[in-house]
Amino acid sequence: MSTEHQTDTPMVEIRNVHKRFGDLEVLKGIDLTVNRGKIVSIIGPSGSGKSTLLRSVNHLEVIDQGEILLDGVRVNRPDMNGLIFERHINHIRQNMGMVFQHFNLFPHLSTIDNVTLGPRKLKGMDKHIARELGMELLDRVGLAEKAAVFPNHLSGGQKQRVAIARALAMQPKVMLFDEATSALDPELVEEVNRVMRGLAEEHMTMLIVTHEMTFARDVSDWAMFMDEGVVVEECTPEKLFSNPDQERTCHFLRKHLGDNH
Ligand SMILES: Nc1ncnc2c1ncn2[C@@H]1O[C@H](COP(=O)(O)OP(=O)(O)OP(=O)(O)O)[C@@H](O)[C@H]1O
Repeated sequence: MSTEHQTDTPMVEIRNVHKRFGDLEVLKGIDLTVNRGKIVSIIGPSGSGKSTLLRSVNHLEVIDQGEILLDGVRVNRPDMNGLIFERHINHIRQNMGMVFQHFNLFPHLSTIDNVTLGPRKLKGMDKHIARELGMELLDRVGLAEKAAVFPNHLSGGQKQRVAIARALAMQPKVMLFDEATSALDPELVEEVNRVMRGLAEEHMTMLIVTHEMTFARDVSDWAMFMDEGVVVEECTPEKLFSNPDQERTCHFLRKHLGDNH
């Protein structure tokens, strides 16, 4: 790892993480550290375990072995159960904003209500303060004028920007993006990437799973290439994209660089 990467404080630490689905071992001992304010991209072929890893970070997948820490606090706690664990994981999740490929907005709620629901229900934020915060965030993603609109009247790119605003409304310590632009028409990708770039400029800590190689190269401080559940290579994106050490990485990048751009 680069010196700069190491000297920062870890925000997300993934240590020797294993995960299997039945006979299929999807994660075979993954280690990764995302330092505060850094952007790390996870790239790799389909089925290599990228989404499973990201989902494990906020315990949407339960890992079999290893540990994951958020800002020094252990996420997986096999020693806890029932209500105690539920409270623990809810607290952890409040500090992680997750953006999925398929938006997952509540169709029966307006844009502003989608954004303010979390702070109101989970953090007990006053309705007016939540609305103020929600409007500020909608403005930040360029959608203030859509506050009263329902999700089915928004384009895919707009829905994804609302999803980002909704995640930010919890004022998370880290944002997790799982192929946030994969479901979008090509002409809508840039508006979402622009919002993500804005977050990067504000030093939001981000862990990004993406198939967009150019975006990963441009926005990340660190890039990790995964294949078949193992980390093949991790380094600065400049190094990974210009001079990958591994044949598997080379082959993948040759195939994908230049795609969809
Ligand atoms: N809930 C599940 N049950 C069983 N198998 C699963 C489950 N989730 C994922 N898998 C399998 O685990 C492997 C890794 O899946 P994962 O979605 O993590 O890969 P990925 O690298 O994100 O792929 P893609 O780029 O296509 O999204 C795949 O073989 C997938 O079929």
